[in-house]
Amino acid sequence: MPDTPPATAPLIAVRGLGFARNDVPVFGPLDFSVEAGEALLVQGDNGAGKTTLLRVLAGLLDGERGQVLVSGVAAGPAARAGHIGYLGHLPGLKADLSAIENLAWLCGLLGRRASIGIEQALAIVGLAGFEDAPARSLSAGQRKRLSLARLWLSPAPLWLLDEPYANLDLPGIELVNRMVRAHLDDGGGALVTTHGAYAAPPVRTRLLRLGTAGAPAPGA
Ligand SMILES: Nc1ncnc2c1ncn2[C@@H]1O[C@H](COP(=O)(O)OP(=O)(O)OP(=O)(O)O)[C@@H](O)[C@H]1O
Repeated sequence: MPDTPPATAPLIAVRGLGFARNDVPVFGPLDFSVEAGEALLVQGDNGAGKTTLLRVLAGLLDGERGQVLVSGVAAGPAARAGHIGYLGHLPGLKADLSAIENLAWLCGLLGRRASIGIEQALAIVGLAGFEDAPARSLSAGQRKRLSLARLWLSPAPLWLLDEPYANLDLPGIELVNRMVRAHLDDGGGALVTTHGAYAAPPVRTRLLRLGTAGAPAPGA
């Protein structure tokens, strides 16, 4: 019988997912899923493994244990790349390229939604007028906004957002919240790391708490 995923399969589900460095566990084993239309808040103290978890899911770190299913189908790191839009600490921009050139380059690499243009995305994140500015000349918050434009252009249904509010002013925080809400309304999902010090996006959320060294926190 063909291995047909159920129509309601979560965007991503992990079973016994773990990661270790030099045999020292960083997190896991973890079991969780993210449905279309919801966000999973990944909380934990400094060093708990939040960034590592997102980087493993994004396929940026080798050596994961356990199973990752994308829309009900087991998917290794390479197979899930096109399904995931990743917003990390490092913006992944080329310093000498302009804002527009960076987005064109990233869209060429990672694909783009047909319904939106690059200049439109720049305007949405508040960077109209900075189209030709080299990334190196942008402030940390403006670079974050440029990365948000890239995310907005991404066709990927699952967003992995590592401390998306960092470096942003209040309008930037509201921009992230609007983007996440629109993405979820459109059938997407998101994992969002936070220390709990920032407001969470005002969307349907579930909580995953990571303890120190990745162990589940007491009472989680
Ligand atoms: N490149 C690396 N090489 C070795 N160890 C690392 C590396 N990156 C992170 N670690 C270690 O892995 C553990 C988890 O780090 P991680 O960055 O995932 O935590 P975090 O929960 O995102 O922390 P923070 O809230 O400070 O951003 C920490 O003990 C950290 O020291």
